[in-house]
Amino acid sequence: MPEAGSGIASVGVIGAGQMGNGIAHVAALAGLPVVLVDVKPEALDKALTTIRKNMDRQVAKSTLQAPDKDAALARIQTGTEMAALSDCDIVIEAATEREETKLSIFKSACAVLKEGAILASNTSSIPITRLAAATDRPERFIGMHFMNPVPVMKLVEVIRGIATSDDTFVAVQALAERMGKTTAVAQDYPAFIVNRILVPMINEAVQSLQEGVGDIRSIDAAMKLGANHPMGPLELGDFIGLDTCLAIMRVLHEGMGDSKYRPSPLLVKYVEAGWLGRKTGRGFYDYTQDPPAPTR
Ligand SMILES: CC(=O)CC(=O)SCCNC(=O)CCNC(=O)[C@H](O)C(C)(C)COP(=O)(O)OP(=O)(O)OC[C@H]1O[C@@H](n2cnc3c(N)ncnc32)[C@H](O)[C@@H]1OP(=O)(O)O
Ligand SMILES: NC(=O)C1=CN([C@@H]2O[C@H](COP(=O)(O)OP(=O)(O)OC[C@H]3O[C@@H](n4cnc5c(N)ncnc54)[C@H](OP(=O)(O)O)[C@@H]3O)[C@@H](O)[C@H]2O)C=CC1
Repeated sequence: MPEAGSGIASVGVIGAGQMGNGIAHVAALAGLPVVLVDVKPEALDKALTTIRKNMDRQVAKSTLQAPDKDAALARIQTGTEMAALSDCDIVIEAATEREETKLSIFKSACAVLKEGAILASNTSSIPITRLAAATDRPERFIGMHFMNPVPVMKLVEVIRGIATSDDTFVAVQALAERMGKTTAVAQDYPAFIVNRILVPMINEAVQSLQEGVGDIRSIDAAMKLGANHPMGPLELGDFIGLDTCLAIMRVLHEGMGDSKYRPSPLLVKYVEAGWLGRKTGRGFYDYTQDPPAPTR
């Protein structure tokens, strides 16, 4: 079992999507061996291509030296079987924001993890205590919530479940710092801090679009130029993934029992259409065009 604050020497990541590849990227750059696992080999290939591209970008900007990039890439192994995670001191789950998916992953991961290994979830919204209770290690289970894009964003939210031990909490905070991040501690309420505040804003932007308060360009321009946000809320929803935004709104709606968190019907419609944002090439913008064009 890792000693408090010091002992994490290897990292596993489950889910090779946009968050999983970013977490593997920053862990490898922090000098840690990384095992990245996904059910689909093609997701792993895509993740490695993305990591290489993002590290090349850092080399081009002289924030990373080419030999350090090569060494970091060499520290990343991939696999499609959970057994590949059996030596990791911590495993960070970053699979799709669906509770059943995560619970089934934890079941198969716990069967192969070392007894003392920490299990962390990068969930955007699902209560950590509930996820932890479905594992064999609630005291070594924790929320470790990175922000997108992981190599750029400085924050990691750390969320303790009711049973999370002090050793686990200290070890995970130290790991986040080793990865170059600043932590904010959030209590275990639906969607924690960042998404409790951010995602209802995105939902409200979609509702404003549905009601015709503004069109896509106006809504995004208004918030970029009028509130100094780096991306407009619809552009940001596309960037996060509209499926993830909807999943977070549903957790908030159910968990808080308050109609103010009702997902916008237009958001539901986009997700039902499979228009999930950048990752599917179409959301509120069409990314097959350069520059991306509004879809309404
Ligand atoms: C949903 C959740 O659970 C929680 C969340 O993550 S919520 C989402 C949180 N994230 C945000 O709110 C992001 C808001 N957007 C931004 O901050 C910016 O638009 C952005 C950083 C993504 C891009 O910034 P930009 O100025 O438009 O682009 P650009 O100048 O090309 O890039 C800025 C830097 O980010 C890097 N970068 C941009 N996109 C990147 C990516 N996908 N991966 C890695 N690095 C990236 C660039 O290399 C550049 O690095 P330097 O500062 O070292 O030069
Ligand atoms: N997007 C964001 O801005 C942020 C997201 N998060 C959270 O991070 C997590 C991942 O999100 P994100 O990276 O955006 O999602 P993506 O959809 O980009 O990636 C999810 C990945 O998990 C894979 N996956 C699904 N089921 C399994 C499984 N059983 N075993 C292994 N891999 C599996 C998916 O494969 P397939 O494609 O085959 O389904 C996909 O490759 C979610 O919990 C999300 O809420 C946290 C912070 C920010």
